[in-house]
Amino acid sequence: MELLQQTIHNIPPVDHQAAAAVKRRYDSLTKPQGSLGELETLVANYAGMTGEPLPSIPRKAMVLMAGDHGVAVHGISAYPQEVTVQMVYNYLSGGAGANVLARHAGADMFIVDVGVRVDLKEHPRLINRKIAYGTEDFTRGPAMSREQAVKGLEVGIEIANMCIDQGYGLFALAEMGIGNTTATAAIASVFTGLPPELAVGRGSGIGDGRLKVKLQAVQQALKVNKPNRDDALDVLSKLGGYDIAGLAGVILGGAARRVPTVVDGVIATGAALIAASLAPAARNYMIGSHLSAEPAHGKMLEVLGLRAVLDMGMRLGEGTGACLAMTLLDAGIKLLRDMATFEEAGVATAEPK
Ligand SMILES: O=C(O)c1ccc[n+]([C@@H]2O[C@H](COP(=O)([O-])O)[C@@H](O)[C@H]2O)c1
Ligand SMILES: Cc1cc2nc[nH]c2cc1C
Repeated sequence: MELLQQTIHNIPPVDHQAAAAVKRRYDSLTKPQGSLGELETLVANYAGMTGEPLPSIPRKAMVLMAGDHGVAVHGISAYPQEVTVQMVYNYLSGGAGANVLARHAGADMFIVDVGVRVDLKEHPRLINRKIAYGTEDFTRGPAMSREQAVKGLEVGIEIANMCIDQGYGLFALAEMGIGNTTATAAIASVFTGLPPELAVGRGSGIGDGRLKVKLQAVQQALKVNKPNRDDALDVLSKLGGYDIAGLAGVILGGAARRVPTVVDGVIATGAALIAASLAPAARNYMIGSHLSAEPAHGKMLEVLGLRAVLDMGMRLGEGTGACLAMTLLDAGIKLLRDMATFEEAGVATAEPK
Protein backbone atom coordinates (compact mmCIF):
# COMPACT_ATOMS: atom_id res chain seq x y z
CA MET A 1 0.00 0.00 0.00
CA GLU A 2 2.89 2.33 0.75
CA LEU A 3 4.30 2.03 -2.77
CA LEU A 4 0.85 2.77 -4.20
CA GLN A 5 0.26 5.79 -1.98
CA GLN A 6 3.75 7.18 -2.52
CA THR A 7 3.42 6.77 -6.29
CA ILE A 8 0.08 8.58 -6.38
CA HIS A 9 1.51 11.33 -4.20
CA ASN A 10 4.50 11.79 -6.56
CA ILE A 11 2.54 12.49 -9.77
CA PRO A 12 3.62 15.98 -10.89
CA PRO A 13 1.53 18.53 -12.79
CA VAL A 14 2.18 18.70 -16.53
CA ASP A 15 4.65 21.21 -17.98
CA HIS A 16 2.55 23.73 -19.92
CA GLN A 17 5.66 25.61 -21.03
CA ALA A 18 7.08 22.55 -22.78
CA ALA A 19 3.75 22.03 -24.55
CA ALA A 20 3.66 25.70 -25.61
CA ALA A 21 7.23 25.46 -26.96
CA VAL A 22 6.16 22.58 -29.19
CA LYS A 23 3.21 24.57 -30.52
CA ARG A 24 5.46 27.55 -31.26
CA ARG A 25 7.94 25.38 -33.15
CA TYR A 26 5.18 23.72 -35.21
CA ASP A 27 4.04 27.23 -36.16
CA SER A 28 7.56 28.08 -37.35
CA LEU A 29 7.76 25.07 -39.72
CA THR A 30 7.16 25.20 -43.47
CA LYS A 31 3.45 24.43 -43.52
CA PRO A 32 0.24 26.38 -43.03
CA GLN A 33 -0.33 26.94 -39.31
CA GLY A 34 -2.10 24.06 -37.59
CA SER A 35 -2.11 21.98 -40.76
CA LEU A 36 -0.82 18.83 -39.08
CA GLY A 37 -4.01 18.89 -37.03
CA GLU A 38 -4.21 16.40 -34.19
CA LEU A 39 -0.63 15.27 -34.77
CA GLU A 40 0.48 18.66 -33.42
CA THR A 41 -1.77 18.30 -30.37
CA LEU A 42 -0.54 14.76 -29.75
CA VAL A 43 3.10 15.87 -29.64
CA ALA A 44 2.40 19.06 -27.66
CA ASN A 45 0.52 17.04 -25.03
CA TYR A 46 3.33 14.50 -24.97
CA ALA A 47 5.86 17.29 -24.36
CA GLY A 48 3.71 18.60 -21.50
CA MET A 49 3.91 15.13 -19.96
CA THR A 50 7.66 14.57 -20.31
CA GLY A 51 8.63 18.21 -19.79
CA GLU A 52 10.85 18.27 -22.93
CA PRO A 53 10.32 21.42 -25.05
CA LEU A 54 11.83 19.58 -28.04
CA PRO A 55 10.96 15.91 -27.51
CA SER A 56 13.08 13.11 -28.92
CA ILE A 57 11.83 9.69 -30.01
CA PRO A 58 11.31 7.73 -26.79
CA ARG A 59 12.40 4.18 -26.04
CA LYS A 60 9.19 2.23 -25.88
CA ALA A 61 8.03 -0.56 -23.60
CA MET A 62 4.89 -2.56 -24.18
CA VAL A 63 3.78 -4.07 -20.89
CA LEU A 64 1.50 -7.06 -21.42
CA MET A 65 -0.37 -8.19 -18.32
CA ALA A 66 -1.92 -11.65 -18.50
CA GLY A 67 -4.58 -12.87 -16.08
CA ASP A 68 -7.59 -15.16 -15.99
CA HIS A 69 -11.14 -14.28 -15.03
CA GLY A 70 -13.35 -16.51 -12.87
CA VAL A 71 -16.45 -15.33 -14.71
CA ALA A 72 -15.26 -17.36 -17.73
CA VAL A 73 -16.96 -20.45 -16.20
CA HIS A 74 -20.26 -19.02 -17.48
CA GLY A 75 -19.18 -19.28 -21.13
CA ILE A 76 -19.10 -15.52 -21.75
CA SER A 77 -16.22 -15.67 -24.26
CA ALA A 78 -16.05 -17.01 -27.79
CA TYR A 79 -12.91 -18.95 -26.82
CA PRO A 80 -11.98 -21.42 -24.06
CA GLN A 81 -10.12 -20.14 -21.02
CA GLU A 82 -6.97 -22.10 -21.97
CA VAL A 83 -6.39 -19.51 -24.70
CA THR A 84 -5.00 -17.12 -22.07
CA VAL A 85 -2.06 -19.37 -21.26
CA GLN A 86 -1.66 -20.54 -24.86
CA MET A 87 -1.40 -16.93 -26.03
CA VAL A 88 1.20 -16.17 -23.36
CA TYR A 89 3.39 -18.87 -24.93
CA ASN A 90 2.67 -17.32 -28.33
CA TYR A 91 3.88 -13.92 -27.03
CA LEU A 92 6.99 -15.57 -25.62
CA SER A 93 7.81 -17.10 -28.98
CA GLY A 94 7.09 -13.87 -30.85
CA GLY A 95 4.19 -14.96 -33.05
CA ALA A 96 1.22 -12.89 -31.88
CA GLY A 97 -0.22 -9.70 -33.33
CA ALA A 98 1.20 -7.91 -30.29
CA ASN A 99 4.72 -9.06 -31.16
CA VAL A 100 4.41 -8.01 -34.79
CA LEU A 101 3.11 -4.54 -34.01
CA ALA A 102 5.51 -4.03 -31.10
CA ARG A 103 8.37 -4.74 -33.51
CA HIS A 104 6.75 -2.43 -36.07
CA ALA A 105 6.60 0.36 -33.48
CA GLY A 106 10.08 -0.35 -32.12
CA ALA A 107 8.75 -1.33 -28.69
CA ASP A 108 10.23 -3.98 -26.42
CA MET A 109 7.71 -6.33 -24.86
CA PHE A 110 7.50 -7.15 -21.17
CA ILE A 111 5.24 -10.14 -20.64
CA VAL A 112 3.91 -10.46 -17.11
CA ASP A 113 1.89 -13.27 -15.50
CA VAL A 114 -0.15 -11.43 -12.86
CA GLY A 115 -2.91 -13.99 -12.49
CA VAL A 116 -2.98 -16.76 -15.08
CA ARG A 117 -4.97 -19.78 -13.90
CA VAL A 118 -2.12 -22.29 -14.19
CA ASP A 119 1.61 -22.28 -13.52
CA LEU A 120 3.57 -21.32 -16.60
CA LYS A 121 6.80 -22.92 -17.73
CA GLU A 122 9.79 -20.78 -16.83
CA HIS A 123 11.05 -18.67 -19.68
CA PRO A 124 13.80 -16.04 -19.68
CA ARG A 125 11.35 -13.45 -21.03
CA LEU A 126 8.43 -14.25 -18.73
CA ILE A 127 8.05 -12.06 -15.66
CA ASN A 128 6.30 -14.10 -13.00
CA ARG A 129 4.32 -11.88 -10.62
CA LYS A 130 1.36 -14.19 -10.17
CA ILE A 131 -0.94 -12.97 -7.40
CA ALA A 132 -3.54 -15.73 -7.70
CA TYR A 133 -4.67 -18.44 -10.10
CA GLY A 134 -7.23 -16.19 -11.78
CA THR A 135 -9.95 -14.09 -10.15
CA GLU A 136 -13.03 -15.48 -8.41
CA ASP A 137 -16.34 -15.59 -10.28
CA PHE A 138 -17.62 -12.05 -9.67
CA THR A 139 -21.27 -13.05 -10.07
CA ARG A 140 -20.97 -14.68 -6.63
CA GLY A 141 -18.82 -12.15 -4.76
CA PRO A 142 -15.71 -9.98 -5.15
CA ALA A 143 -13.29 -10.96 -7.91
CA MET A 144 -10.41 -10.51 -5.47
CA SER A 145 -9.63 -9.06 -2.06
CA ARG A 146 -8.69 -5.42 -1.56
CA GLU A 147 -5.16 -6.55 -0.65
CA GLN A 148 -4.87 -8.48 -3.89
CA ALA A 149 -6.07 -5.42 -5.84
CA VAL A 150 -3.35 -3.32 -4.20
CA LYS A 151 -0.79 -6.04 -4.98
CA GLY A 152 -1.86 -5.99 -8.63
CA LEU A 153 -1.47 -2.22 -8.81
CA GLU A 154 1.93 -2.45 -7.14
CA VAL A 155 3.10 -5.09 -9.62
CA GLY A 156 2.34 -2.59 -12.38
CA ILE A 157 4.14 0.22 -10.56
CA GLU A 158 7.15 -2.00 -9.97
CA ILE A 159 7.33 -3.03 -13.66
CA ALA A 160 6.98 0.62 -14.70
CA ASN A 161 9.82 1.63 -12.38
CA MET A 162 12.01 -1.21 -13.66
CA CYS A 163 11.44 -0.09 -17.27
CA ILE A 164 12.04 3.59 -16.49
CA ASP A 165 15.28 2.67 -14.70
CA GLN A 166 16.32 0.90 -17.92
CA GLY A 167 15.71 4.08 -19.96
CA TYR A 168 12.22 3.52 -21.36
CA GLY A 169 10.27 6.73 -21.88
CA LEU A 170 6.88 5.59 -23.17
CA PHE A 171 4.54 2.75 -22.22
CA ALA A 172 1.98 0.87 -24.28
CA LEU A 173 -0.63 -1.05 -22.31
CA ALA A 174 -1.33 -4.61 -23.40
CA GLU A 175 -3.35 -7.44 -21.90
CA MET A 176 -4.48 -10.98 -22.44
CA GLY A 177 -7.26 -12.61 -20.45
CA ILE A 178 -10.20 -14.62 -21.66
CA GLY A 179 -13.30 -13.03 -20.10
CA ASN A 180 -11.74 -9.65 -19.48
CA THR A 181 -14.28 -7.76 -21.62
CA THR A 182 -16.95 -8.95 -19.14
CA ALA A 183 -15.01 -7.50 -16.20
CA THR A 184 -14.38 -4.34 -18.21
CA ALA A 185 -18.06 -3.91 -19.11
CA ALA A 186 -18.89 -3.97 -15.38
CA ILE A 187 -16.16 -1.41 -14.58
CA ALA A 188 -17.28 0.76 -17.50
CA SER A 189 -20.86 0.67 -16.29
CA VAL A 190 -19.79 1.92 -12.84
CA PHE A 191 -17.61 4.79 -14.08
CA THR A 192 -19.59 5.93 -17.14
CA GLY A 193 -23.09 5.36 -15.81
CA LEU A 194 -23.94 3.37 -18.94
CA PRO A 195 -26.46 0.62 -18.14
CA PRO A 196 -25.00 -2.89 -18.61
CA GLU A 197 -27.14 -3.34 -21.77
CA LEU A 198 -25.12 -0.57 -23.42
CA ALA A 199 -21.77 -1.53 -21.91
CA VAL A 200 -21.69 -5.22 -22.78
CA GLY A 201 -20.40 -6.17 -26.22
CA ARG A 202 -19.33 -9.19 -28.20
CA GLY A 203 -15.72 -9.22 -26.93
CA SER A 204 -13.76 -11.88 -28.79
CA GLY A 205 -16.79 -12.46 -31.05
CA ILE A 206 -19.68 -14.11 -29.17
CA GLY A 207 -23.09 -14.80 -30.68
CA ASP A 208 -26.49 -13.75 -29.32
CA GLY A 209 -26.80 -16.64 -26.84
CA ARG A 210 -23.53 -15.91 -25.06
CA LEU A 211 -24.21 -12.16 -25.24
CA LYS A 212 -27.34 -12.71 -23.14
CA VAL A 213 -25.41 -14.73 -20.56
CA LYS A 214 -22.66 -12.08 -20.51
CA LEU A 215 -25.19 -9.30 -19.86
CA GLN A 216 -26.76 -11.32 -17.04
CA ALA A 217 -23.30 -11.93 -15.54
CA VAL A 218 -22.53 -8.20 -15.49
CA GLN A 219 -25.95 -7.34 -14.04
CA GLN A 220 -25.53 -10.01 -11.38
CA ALA A 221 -21.99 -8.87 -10.51
CA LEU A 222 -23.20 -5.31 -9.96
CA LYS A 223 -26.16 -6.48 -7.88
CA VAL A 224 -24.18 -8.88 -5.70
CA ASN A 225 -21.12 -6.67 -5.15
CA LYS A 226 -22.63 -3.16 -5.01
CA PRO A 227 -19.36 -1.45 -5.98
CA ASN A 228 -18.80 2.05 -4.63
CA ARG A 229 -17.79 4.28 -7.56
CA ASP A 230 -16.11 6.73 -5.20
CA ASP A 231 -13.72 4.03 -4.03
CA ALA A 232 -11.60 2.79 -6.93
CA LEU A 233 -10.10 -0.02 -4.88
CA ASP A 234 -13.59 -1.25 -4.13
CA VAL A 235 -14.49 -1.25 -7.84
CA LEU A 236 -11.20 -2.88 -8.84
CA SER A 237 -11.36 -5.62 -6.22
CA LYS A 238 -15.01 -6.46 -6.80
CA LEU A 239 -15.13 -6.27 -10.61
CA GLY A 240 -11.58 -6.20 -11.91
CA GLY A 241 -8.93 -8.62 -12.96
CA TYR A 242 -5.24 -8.92 -12.18
CA ASP A 243 -4.49 -7.85 -15.77
CA ILE A 244 -6.54 -4.66 -15.27
CA ALA A 245 -4.98 -3.95 -11.86
CA GLY A 246 -1.47 -4.38 -13.26
CA LEU A 247 -2.13 -2.02 -16.15
CA ALA A 248 -3.60 0.64 -13.87
CA GLY A 249 -0.37 0.36 -11.88
CA VAL A 250 1.76 0.89 -14.99
CA ILE A 251 -0.10 4.15 -15.69
CA LEU A 252 0.44 5.37 -12.11
CA GLY A 253 4.09 4.30 -12.04
CA GLY A 254 4.74 6.06 -15.33
CA ALA A 255 2.87 9.23 -14.34
CA ALA A 256 4.85 9.56 -11.10
CA ARG A 257 8.04 9.78 -13.19
CA ARG A 258 6.67 11.78 -16.14
CA VAL A 259 6.55 8.77 -18.44
CA PRO A 260 3.38 8.78 -20.58
CA THR A 261 1.26 5.70 -21.26
CA VAL A 262 -0.53 4.95 -24.50
CA VAL A 263 -3.81 3.32 -23.54
CA ASP A 264 -5.00 0.48 -25.80
CA GLY A 265 -8.54 -0.84 -26.31
CA VAL A 266 -11.50 -1.28 -24.01
CA ILE A 267 -9.76 -3.33 -21.29
CA ALA A 268 -6.75 -1.01 -21.04
CA THR A 269 -9.21 1.88 -20.88
CA GLY A 270 -10.96 0.12 -17.98
CA ALA A 271 -7.56 0.14 -16.27
CA ALA A 272 -7.21 3.84 -17.14
CA LEU A 273 -10.56 4.56 -15.45
CA ILE A 274 -9.33 2.83 -12.30
CA ALA A 275 -6.03 4.76 -12.40
CA ALA A 276 -7.80 8.10 -12.95
CA SER A 277 -10.19 7.39 -10.11
CA LEU A 278 -7.31 6.52 -7.76
CA ALA A 279 -5.27 9.54 -8.90
CA PRO A 280 -7.00 12.21 -11.02
CA ALA A 281 -3.57 13.67 -11.92
CA ALA A 282 -2.66 10.40 -13.67
CA ARG A 283 -5.17 11.25 -16.38
CA ASN A 284 -2.72 13.91 -17.66
CA TYR A 285 -0.19 11.20 -18.55
CA MET A 286 -2.50 9.07 -20.70
CA ILE A 287 -2.55 9.06 -24.49
CA GLY A 288 -5.55 7.60 -26.35
CA SER A 289 -4.95 5.18 -29.21
CA HIS A 290 -7.90 3.68 -31.07
CA LEU A 291 -11.64 3.31 -30.72
CA SER A 292 -12.42 -0.32 -30.02
CA ALA A 293 -15.45 -2.08 -31.46
CA GLU A 294 -16.71 -2.67 -27.89
CA PRO A 295 -19.76 -0.45 -27.34
CA ALA A 296 -18.69 1.22 -24.07
CA HIS A 297 -15.32 2.34 -25.31
CA GLY A 298 -16.30 5.72 -26.76
CA LYS A 299 -18.02 6.78 -23.53
CA MET A 300 -15.10 5.51 -21.43
CA LEU A 301 -12.66 7.63 -23.45
CA GLU A 302 -15.01 10.60 -23.16
CA VAL A 303 -15.14 10.29 -19.37
CA LEU A 304 -11.33 10.26 -19.34
CA GLY A 305 -11.13 13.14 -21.81
CA LEU A 306 -9.00 11.02 -24.17
CA ARG A 307 -9.07 11.13 -27.93
CA ALA A 308 -8.81 7.97 -30.01
CA VAL A 309 -6.53 8.80 -32.93
CA LEU A 310 -7.59 5.71 -34.89
CA ASP A 311 -11.04 4.33 -35.60
CA MET A 312 -10.59 1.05 -37.43
CA GLY A 313 -13.00 -1.36 -35.75
CA MET A 314 -10.10 -3.09 -34.00
CA ARG A 315 -10.90 -5.39 -31.07
CA LEU A 316 -7.81 -7.53 -30.62
CA GLY A 317 -6.46 -5.84 -27.51
CA GLU A 318 -2.97 -7.04 -26.49
CA GLY A 319 -1.54 -3.57 -27.14
CA THR A 320 -2.01 -3.60 -30.89
CA GLY A 321 -3.83 -0.26 -31.14
CA ALA A 322 -1.40 1.35 -28.72
CA CYS A 323 1.52 0.29 -30.96
CA LEU A 324 -0.09 1.87 -34.01
CA ALA A 325 -0.68 5.10 -32.09
CA MET A 326 2.96 5.14 -30.97
CA THR A 327 4.04 5.12 -34.60
CA LEU A 328 1.93 8.27 -35.13
CA LEU A 329 3.51 9.94 -32.12
CA ASP A 330 6.97 9.13 -33.55
CA ALA A 331 5.90 10.61 -36.90
CA GLY A 332 4.79 13.80 -35.17
CA ILE A 333 8.06 14.08 -33.24
CA LYS A 334 10.09 13.55 -36.45
CA LEU A 335 8.12 16.29 -38.20
CA LEU A 336 8.69 18.63 -35.28
CA ARG A 337 12.43 17.97 -35.20
CA ASP A 338 13.30 17.52 -38.87
CA MET A 339 11.11 19.89 -40.90
CA ALA A 340 12.70 23.14 -42.05
CA THR A 341 11.46 26.39 -40.59
CA PHE A 342 10.18 29.22 -42.84
CA GLU A 343 13.39 31.07 -42.08
CA GLU A 344 15.73 28.15 -42.89
CA ALA A 345 13.97 27.34 -46.17
CA GLY A 346 13.36 30.94 -47.23
CA VAL A 347 9.63 30.35 -47.59
CA ALA A 348 7.29 33.33 -47.16
CA THR A 349 5.06 33.29 -44.08
CA ALA A 350 1.29 33.87 -44.02
CA GLU A 351 -0.27 37.11 -45.31
CA PRO A 352 -2.00 39.27 -42.66
CA LYS A 353 -5.61 38.09 -42.12
O1 LIG B 1 -9.01 -4.24 -26.55
C1 LIG B 1 -10.18 -4.42 -26.91
O2 LIG B 1 -10.91 -3.46 -27.19
C2 LIG B 1 -10.69 -5.82 -27.00
C3 LIG B 1 -12.01 -6.06 -27.38
C4 LIG B 1 -12.44 -7.37 -27.45
C5 LIG B 1 -11.58 -8.43 -27.11
N1 LIG B 1 -10.30 -8.18 -26.71
C6 LIG B 1 -9.39 -9.30 -26.38
O3 LIG B 1 -10.09 -10.52 -26.31
C7 LIG B 1 -9.99 -11.12 -25.02
C8 LIG B 1 -11.26 -10.92 -24.26
O4 LIG B 1 -12.40 -11.28 -24.97
P1 LIG B 1 -13.54 -12.08 -24.20
O5 LIG B 1 -14.61 -12.28 -25.21
O6 LIG B 1 -12.89 -13.38 -23.76
O7 LIG B 1 -13.93 -11.23 -23.04
C9 LIG B 1 -8.86 -10.44 -24.30
O8 LIG B 1 -7.71 -11.24 -24.31
C10 LIG B 1 -8.69 -9.13 -25.02
O9 LIG B 1 -7.33 -8.83 -25.22
C11 LIG B 1 -9.86 -6.90 -26.67
C1 LIG C 1 -6.60 -16.15 -30.23
C2 LIG C 1 -6.88 -14.97 -29.35
C3 LIG C 1 -5.91 -13.95 -29.24
C4 LIG C 1 -6.17 -12.85 -28.41
N1 LIG C 1 -5.46 -11.77 -28.12
C5 LIG C 1 -6.13 -11.01 -27.26
N2 LIG C 1 -7.27 -11.63 -27.00
C6 LIG C 1 -7.34 -12.76 -27.69
C7 LIG C 1 -8.31 -13.76 -27.78
C8 LIG C 1 -8.08 -14.87 -28.63
C9 LIG C 1 -9.11 -15.91 -28.74
